[in-house]
Amino acid sequence: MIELNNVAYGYNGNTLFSQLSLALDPGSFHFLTGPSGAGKTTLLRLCYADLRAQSGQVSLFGQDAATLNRDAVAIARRRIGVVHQDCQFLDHLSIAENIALPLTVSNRGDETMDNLKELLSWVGLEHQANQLPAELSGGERQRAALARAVITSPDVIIADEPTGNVDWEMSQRLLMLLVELNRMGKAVLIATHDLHMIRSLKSDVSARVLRLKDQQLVQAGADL
Ligand SMILES: Nc1ncnc2c1ncn2[C@@H]1O[C@H](COP(=O)(O)OP(=O)(O)OP(=O)(O)O)[C@@H](O)[C@H]1O
Repeated sequence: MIELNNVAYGYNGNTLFSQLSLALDPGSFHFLTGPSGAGKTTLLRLCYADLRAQSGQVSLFGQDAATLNRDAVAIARRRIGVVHQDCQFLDHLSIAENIALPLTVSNRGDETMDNLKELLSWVGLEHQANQLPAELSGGERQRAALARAVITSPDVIIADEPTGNVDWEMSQRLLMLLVELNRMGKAVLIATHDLHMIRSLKSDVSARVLRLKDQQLVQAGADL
């Protein structure tokens, strides 16, 4: 569904990686690890066409991302649920409205109520639905960001440190939501530093663990 072939990217002349390839196929589950600053967020942004590859090719659902105009990218992005590291909510909308926004903007508002109730309960935010983002804790905002990313039942879910601010029990609960979606055939890509969390999931899902380091993307070893 999303494929990177020999992709290079860097900032201000500093190469972060080159010749990087990755395929997010239906039903695949990938963890992306690596030191801070290695380029994990950058790699995720390339996957959802928030950045354009400086060389190589990114393909979104069979189309070369470099040839897509803004509207076509927006259409492709509707099939991708993204959990940003900094959550990115609209401050003047309630948490429930923020979570439902991807449905509202794709004219699927009629699906909202059922999905919303179920998701709010899954992420434990039933009682915060009408609060503004600024009134929530960091962990609560992160839970809401995950709910917003999956409310449209997207084909691909890309999450940047989705459990960084939540306690262990809640992080397991959020991850099980992603495992369930993966079992339904969704491709999941999670960037995380949390090796403990990766280990905990290994028996529930057949995941590839990739490590980005020294400009290379390699399969993580048994030392994980
Ligand atoms: N817009 C930008 N302009 C210039 N440099 C940038 C920009 N975005 C990221 N960088 C740099 O690129 C490098 C990789 O950043 P990135 O956020 O992709 O790393 P990361 O592996 O996700 O880090 P972390 O684990 O700390 O979140 C960092 O050195 C960062 O400072």
